[in-house]
Amino acid sequence: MQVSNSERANILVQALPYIKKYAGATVVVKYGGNAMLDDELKSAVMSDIVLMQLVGINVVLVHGGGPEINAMLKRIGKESKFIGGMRYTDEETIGIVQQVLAGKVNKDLVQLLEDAGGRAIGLCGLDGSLLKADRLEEDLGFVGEIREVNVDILRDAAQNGYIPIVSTVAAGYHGEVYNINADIAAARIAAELGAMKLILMTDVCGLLRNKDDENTLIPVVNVSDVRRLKKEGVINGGMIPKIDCCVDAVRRGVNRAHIIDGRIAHSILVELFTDEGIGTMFY
Ligand SMILES: Nc1ncnc2c1ncn2[C@@H]1O[C@H](COP(=O)(O)OP(=O)(O)O)[C@@H](O)[C@H]1O
Ligand SMILES: CC(=O)N[C@@H](CCC(=O)OP(=O)(O)O)C(=O)O
Repeated sequence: MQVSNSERANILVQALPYIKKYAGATVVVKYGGNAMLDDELKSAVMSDIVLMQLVGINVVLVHGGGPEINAMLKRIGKESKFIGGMRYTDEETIGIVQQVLAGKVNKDLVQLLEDAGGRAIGLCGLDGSLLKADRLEEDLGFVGEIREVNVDILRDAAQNGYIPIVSTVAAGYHGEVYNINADIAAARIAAELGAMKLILMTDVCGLLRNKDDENTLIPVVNVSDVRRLKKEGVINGGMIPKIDCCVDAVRRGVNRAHIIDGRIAHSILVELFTDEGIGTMFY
């Protein structure tokens, strides 16, 4: 596709009011799913994050890694079990989750962001007690419910020019470690930081009325309509925690929450800096 000079200029001009609007604001990006398995897409996401920082946005990157955990469990001959989009996490599994998320995935992303010209610091919920959790009421083994978020660490990092990259294992109150769904953790962190936006990147184009038909994208959702959508059976699997936490974030004061397609290169930039946006927006 050929783009003329005036079209190019238009795109930049269109971005200007957004650049002004977001300067100094906090945006929490959750990165996960298949978009994190493709190297080219990974680099595109990293350069978007660097660009966000350069225009004065305080970015916090929260990452998932479900597919990587599944792969490691498979390697040791253990099957992954999900209930309502959450991993049943026994004692052996929480060890693997910590290794994979806080070890491999987190540090790989730190290195990638550094290589893209950003300054990154990798943290998990145990570092500086960033995330404190209790066992979730519904018994899913070592799956936790966040009780406290120590946002000072994130603010200090941002103030010193670092982009925090957060993996979502949390500290219990009695020495135990909990597995937290990364969407849920991102939403809580966004709320506690008073973020302007929460962006969840995933492997579909957004919330679909029919999950097998990408032509049925629901572009805008009022959070008070979610209960009805759930009743209609529109939302299932990994979409359940995603939607719940968009609602939760908005109810806790985050202006907008978005589910966007991580399979499209630079979808974050399209969401942030164009009038049309992309994916599903919750308000
Ligand atoms: N109504 C829906 N619209 C979009 N996706 C849906 C819907 N219902 C279920 N899903 C499923 O949810 C998945 C996204 O959740 P998940 O796999 O947990 O993503 P991630 O790994 O990015 O957190 C989609 O790939 C899709 O299969
Ligand atoms: C409790 C729970 O389900 N935790 C998730 C944490 C990682 C995650 O959320 O990764 P994605 O965003 O890539 O799915 C898990 O164990 O898979």
